[in-house]
Amino acid sequence: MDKVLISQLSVATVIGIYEWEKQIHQNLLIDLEMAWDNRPAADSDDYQHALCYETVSNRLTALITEKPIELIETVAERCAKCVMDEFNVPWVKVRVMKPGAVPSAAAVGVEIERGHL
Ligand SMILES: Nc1nc2c(c(=O)[nH]1)N=C([C@H](O)[C@@H](O)CO)CN2
Repeated sequence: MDKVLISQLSVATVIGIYEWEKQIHQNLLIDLEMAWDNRPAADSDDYQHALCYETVSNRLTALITEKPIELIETVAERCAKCVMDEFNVPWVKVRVMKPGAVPSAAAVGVEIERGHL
């Protein structure tokens, strides 16, 4: 299975369940693995056939920052739905990490897989 990858997409946004968290921006780090047949793009060397990681990154950043969110689970689910619905990705793995949320941990996070191969 071919994939297009995005690693540690950094998104500053209003995220969290506590009142103080709703007053600040915090950084999320997002990893995506998106199933995609890369052969048509490689064979033709034509961007039209590629799943553009830049376009996906910009779209997900806009989606996540458009309004406050409480749970990182919600972020992961919205990212997965977006890449499947808007970019025709048949399967996606999304990991959302929240560095600094637990001071004694480097980061905490969630990971989901959606769709079928
Ligand atoms: N499973 C989750 N647990 C927690 C979340 C979350 O989004 N998913 N969020 C918080 C708080 O917002 C926390 O990050 C504040 O430090 C607590 N647990």
